[in-house]
Amino acid sequence: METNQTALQGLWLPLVTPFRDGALDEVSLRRLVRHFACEPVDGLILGATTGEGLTLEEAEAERLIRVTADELAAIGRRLPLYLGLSGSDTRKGVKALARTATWGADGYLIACPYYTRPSQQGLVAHFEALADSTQRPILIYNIPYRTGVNLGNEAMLALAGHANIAGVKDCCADPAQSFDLMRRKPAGFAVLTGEDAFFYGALTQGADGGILASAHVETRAFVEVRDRLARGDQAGALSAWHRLCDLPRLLFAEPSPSPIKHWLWRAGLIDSPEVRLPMTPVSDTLAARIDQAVGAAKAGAHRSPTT
Ligand SMILES: O=C(O)C1=N[C@H](C(=O)O)C[C@H](O)C1
Repeated sequence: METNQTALQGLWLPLVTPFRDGALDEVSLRRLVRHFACEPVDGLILGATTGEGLTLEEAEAERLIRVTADELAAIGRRLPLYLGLSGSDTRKGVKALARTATWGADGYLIACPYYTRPSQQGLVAHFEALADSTQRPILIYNIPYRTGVNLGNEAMLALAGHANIAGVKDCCADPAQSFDLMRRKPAGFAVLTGEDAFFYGALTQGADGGILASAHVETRAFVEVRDRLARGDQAGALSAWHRLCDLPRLLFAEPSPSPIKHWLWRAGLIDSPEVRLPMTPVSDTLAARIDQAVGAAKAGAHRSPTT
């Protein structure tokens, strides 16, 4: 087995899954993919939290990957595509990896098993079994406030030694744990933050990038923060971040991805803001705030640089 793949880095987008009248909306999906293929993103994650992966039928998830890959190929853009796969049964996870192997995903984003709260030893054995069963890289998704279990740094660093474990999407919600991991992570093991509001702070502490739902909006501004920091322009990065940091608050004011879908709908990128239950549409109050922000963004885009 080869050792760790090329390290993941940069800005990854956990793409929303457009729905219309209860079904996967392939027209909107193709439009979204064409739009983001022209943006400086480093990879796409399909069927993750933002992509409402837990509500997708297997045939829909396959279609999601295939249509996205097809659209990217049609416009000649090569972008890594990861598929969100989660569950709490190791054996079922191994079978899901086998069933999805030919779909065209370049790797997987896999959350810690939720609800059952296994030990650290159990978590390590779970991810080792998954990683042993696939040729593709796995990005661990550590998000204790959703799964009910925290993969600690000792267990994480043990898993980092596995050739197929490429990194972590870090949402551990404990800055001390995140910073300690960023300090100790081995070469080739990526730490990508999944906390939109923490993007600037994570990069300054050594994160390799972020997987940020908010980057559906103002994609280039998120990239600017990272590029400025990479060039050593800390003051410029901080002022770019200060212009941006209210956006995640707006887009996470109600359960995600409803606010993001509402924004993308109003911006004309998807044909419906539909989400699947148990997610519900945004409230009228938040819809009005988003509509106003979309209007302001459009007005800003149309203004000439001198006005
Ligand atoms: O889609 C994801 O994966 C993301 N998950 C985070 C979450 O679970 O809250 C947020 C992040 O912006 C994207």
